[in-house]
Amino acid sequence: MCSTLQVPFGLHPCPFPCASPPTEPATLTRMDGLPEKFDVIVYPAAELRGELRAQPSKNYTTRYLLAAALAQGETRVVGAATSEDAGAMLRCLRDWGAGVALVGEDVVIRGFGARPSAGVTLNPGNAGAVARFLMGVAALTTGTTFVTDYPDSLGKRPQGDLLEALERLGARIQSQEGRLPATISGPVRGGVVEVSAERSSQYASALMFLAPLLSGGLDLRLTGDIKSHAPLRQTLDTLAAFGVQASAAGDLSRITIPGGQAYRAGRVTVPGDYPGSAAILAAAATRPGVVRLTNLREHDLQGEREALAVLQEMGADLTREGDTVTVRGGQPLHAVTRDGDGFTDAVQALTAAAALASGTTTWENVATLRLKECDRISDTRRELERLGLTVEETADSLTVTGTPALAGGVTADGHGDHRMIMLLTVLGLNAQAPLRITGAHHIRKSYPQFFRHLEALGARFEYPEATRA
Ligand SMILES: O=C(O)C1=C[C@@H](OP(=O)(O)O)[C@@H](O)[C@H](O)C1
Ligand SMILES: C=C(OP(=O)(O)O)C(=O)O
Repeated sequence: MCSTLQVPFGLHPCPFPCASPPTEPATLTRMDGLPEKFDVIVYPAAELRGELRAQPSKNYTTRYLLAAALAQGETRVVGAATSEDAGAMLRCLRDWGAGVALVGEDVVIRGFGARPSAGVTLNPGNAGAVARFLMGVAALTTGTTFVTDYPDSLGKRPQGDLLEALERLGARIQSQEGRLPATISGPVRGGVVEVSAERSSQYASALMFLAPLLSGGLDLRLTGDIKSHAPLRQTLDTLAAFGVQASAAGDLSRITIPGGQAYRAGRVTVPGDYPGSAAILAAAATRPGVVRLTNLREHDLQGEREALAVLQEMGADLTREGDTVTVRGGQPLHAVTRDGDGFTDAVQALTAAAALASGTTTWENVATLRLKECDRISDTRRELERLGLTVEETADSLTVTGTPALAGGVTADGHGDHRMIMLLTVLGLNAQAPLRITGAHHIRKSYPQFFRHLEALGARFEYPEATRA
């Protein structure tokens, strides 16, 4: 059985201990057939045409895998993402003692319940949500250390708000001034605790995953100007899918999760991914042709679903029939002004559409974009200016004036950020001369098939050796 299953994450493939497990590859096995590290040269696309199935959701995959590990017994996560972030979660859960088996496109997890192993060092790669969710759960252990092999990206992202909340609950913490590496030791008590939700919703989500396994539960008070409501609702949705009771105020300022509960093992199916699909839809809207994207649930809690409405407001011919979205591209687009916090992971994709629209688009209330894989406000301004666009930024907004003719013919910096790479790729497809993007392999963080999907629609790329790590 071991030899017949695919091992996309370099993990043990067979459902639970084999007599002689195969040697694990140290690195992620790539399924996109592309070099380990590459730049991409994006050629102008005359049109984009065809049908794609939206890839599995990153945010639901990470949540379902974690909840499955926190259950006792076996859970089948149907159609899990194969991105680096999904792989990072699987690796960490396995290192904490979960059984992990890849069966076709599904992952079968044998959970450790409330008892992840103590004294383990976890490396969540560059995955913010994975790191934070696991840091919350680490309070169940007598010591877990978190490191990252992305010191310039995840290593710079702030963890202090979560670490301070855990400390208030009784955890002992060592960190580099609120950044990784960090060691977290429980036990913690339950009860009322404040956590800031101003910089990231992931801190509160982390405590939500921990809460049901504490005898006293948690009464979370979310402080500050709460950002990214949608992922918090996805966490509530996940808890419900695993039989965990929780209640929340309408504005999410208070979330109460009784203690002494158990996650219920079972079977969950990962829906399609809106943030990644937003980039495909932006590409489709800006080029002639007809693109159909299936597997996009109409009633879904991913905030980036709103990207469809934003593209429509910009003038895109975009229609939905059930789970299938059709874009008839090449319509003239015009600028909008929107609060971007509700669709934070689609702002980059929509910025590509804005750069090609008439007028000046502003995304307001997007300060959290500065705290992602790169500074998605200043770094985006720099890259767009390099392409000849007029861009302005404030502490919490990004303003882009569109151009009818993008010259291209330059090398842009992908900043090691998958969403920046998506943005630049959409621009490259629309430029007059090819555009090179450095470090394009970082697309694998959330959307390993991104270039292959666009190729299936008629786009053309070259993948020279990377000039950026
Ligand atoms: O909870 C999650 O899975 C996520 C929450 C969001 O982050 P913030 O809450 O930091 O905005 C989002 O940007 C990230 O990609 C995934
Ligand atoms: C910011 C992102 O992810 P994370 O915070 O999980 O690293 C993202 O997917 O755009």
